[in-house]
Amino acid sequence: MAVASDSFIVRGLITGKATKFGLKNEVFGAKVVPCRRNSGNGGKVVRVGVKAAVQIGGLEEVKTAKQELGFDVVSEGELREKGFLGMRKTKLVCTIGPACCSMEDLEKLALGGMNVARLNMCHNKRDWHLDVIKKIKKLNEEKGFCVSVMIDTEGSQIHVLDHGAPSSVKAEEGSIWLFTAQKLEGSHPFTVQTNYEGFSQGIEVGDVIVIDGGMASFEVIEKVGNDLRCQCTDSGLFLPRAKFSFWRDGKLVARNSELPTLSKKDWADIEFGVSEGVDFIALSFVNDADSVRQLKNYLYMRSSRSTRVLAKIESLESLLNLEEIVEASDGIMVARGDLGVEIPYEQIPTVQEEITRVCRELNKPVIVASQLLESMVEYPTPTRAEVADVSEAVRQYADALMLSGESAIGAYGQKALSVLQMASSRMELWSREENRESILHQRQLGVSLPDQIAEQICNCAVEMANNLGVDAIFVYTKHGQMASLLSRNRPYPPIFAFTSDNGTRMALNLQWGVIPLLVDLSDDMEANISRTIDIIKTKGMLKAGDAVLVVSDLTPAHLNSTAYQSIQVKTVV
Ligand SMILES: Nc1ncnc2c1ncn2[C@@H]1O[C@H](COP(=O)(O)OP(=O)(O)OP(=O)(O)O)[C@@H](O)[C@H]1O
Ligand SMILES: CC(=O)C(=O)O
Ligand SMILES: [K+]
Ligand SMILES: [Mg+2]
Repeated sequence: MAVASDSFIVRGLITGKATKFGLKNEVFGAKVVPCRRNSGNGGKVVRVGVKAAVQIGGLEEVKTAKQELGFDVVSEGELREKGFLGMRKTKLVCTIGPACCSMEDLEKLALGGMNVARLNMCHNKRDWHLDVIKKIKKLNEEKGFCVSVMIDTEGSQIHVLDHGAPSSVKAEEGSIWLFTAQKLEGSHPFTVQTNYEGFSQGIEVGDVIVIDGGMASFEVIEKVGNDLRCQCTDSGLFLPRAKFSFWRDGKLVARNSELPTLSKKDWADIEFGVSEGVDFIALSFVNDADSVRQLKNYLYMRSSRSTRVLAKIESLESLLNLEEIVEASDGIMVARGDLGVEIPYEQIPTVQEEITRVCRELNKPVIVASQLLESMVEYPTPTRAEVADVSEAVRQYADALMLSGESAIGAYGQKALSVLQMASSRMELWSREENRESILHQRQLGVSLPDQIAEQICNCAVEMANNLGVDAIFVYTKHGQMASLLSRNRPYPPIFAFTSDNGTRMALNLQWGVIPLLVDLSDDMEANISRTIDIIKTKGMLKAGDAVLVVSDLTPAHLNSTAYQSIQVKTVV
């Protein structure tokens, strides 16, 4: 069915405060109009309303004004301390491990700005993970935090099971080692047992085995049945679970497609995660979009649609299928650790930039992960190079940054988190100033998504918000789509996303610049808007003179399943 109306409702007065902001007709006149017919809204009738600068004097006393918003303590504190513009936009993910799994440590990380806690299912037993999940839920419920939980599957990858020593072991140049898939009893020096039966298939004499992306290298000098006899050509360390990659004539011999992305253990871990209500499942070693779709279908059948699926880009295959994987997923992790095993590490910076660009274009949140502050596993200060790397990811507008060993096993996890927090706030401020003239301007994003009306509304809303210098953007959303489209434009003011769906709230936690708030929403959008503004005002966080740009995207029952999307600018008096 065609879109019923291209008309726009432009209501209200452009007066007072609005003119001060330079609100002129062309701000929305020229930019909002190009709304197309047949624009892929699934045949629904869509009404688009653009309302301008309605002054709201003496907000109606609403009975529910005292009702608490689902405002988390950290965002609330940050807003009070730093004001709207000072709120951090880049989200922070911390890997939980033995160094930070006590209630006290988790609380300190939550206070330090952890938005998402990651549990790597490669380690520990399920009981341990369950204990951490329960602690986080308890902190959220009892202390008012809003920390989402992510499980990260083990996935399949060729790695060391045993290298003949209890911990790490040094391989000296010229030494001869046997690589085998046999499970040997007892201690066998110079023998590396691997996890994958077929690890040597297709490998030839003269091929090179690289350990952990360059920790050590070996040349295959003989094939003995399924085993490989190798000589160390570049001395280095074997860590427990060290990973292999195979190279021939300077090119990777791709092996990942032979291994299943989702093993039996991964399915069992996923089942565990779903029954414990985790918010994200990060899928390791995704090679193509099929495994992502398979998991999403499973979650759908399991009525667990609020669990979001993140695909980890950490293999050559995943880079070759990047766009379809991004499209199929709810978000992406640039898993630079394993990616650096699979591709030459000098390619990591450009690949990271490309992945973040594709994610932004296709409107999926992206996490930059691994070795951001690696030296802080041992030392209390980061290297300057690490700070530069973190800042570059922020400058690329990644949605989130992730700590791995720094928080999981490091001696200075909280400090590492505060380094991320400070470095990202600093770089956000700097890029905001620099980008006022706009290099990464939203207009370059163009029209690329199926729901073009929503996309255009959000592009225009952000342009208006930036031009007008409003203090905050409020968005009312059920599934988070509008909030996400606003975030995609990386606006200067923070985006307060009001939703009545807790799954949406926890998922939005990963999105750049979005502060998700849980609140009961009624069919009456005007009432929702005045009520939420009023509550925030009552809490003393909005004051007279503040301006809010309001975007709504809900389907009120009286419109009979037609979407109603609108932009309004409200000035608090
Ligand atoms: N739950 C845990 N228990 C023990 N050690 C952990 C745990 N989680 C992480 N670690 C340690 O912290 C280090 C970094 O953690 P992380 O989980 O990010 O590893 P990774 O190898 O980068 O991830 P992946 O296995 O997904 O590629 C690991 O090498 C591991 O030693
Ligand atoms: C995070 C992760 O899996 C990696 O960097 O390999
Ligand atoms: K993992
Ligand atoms: Mg990995």
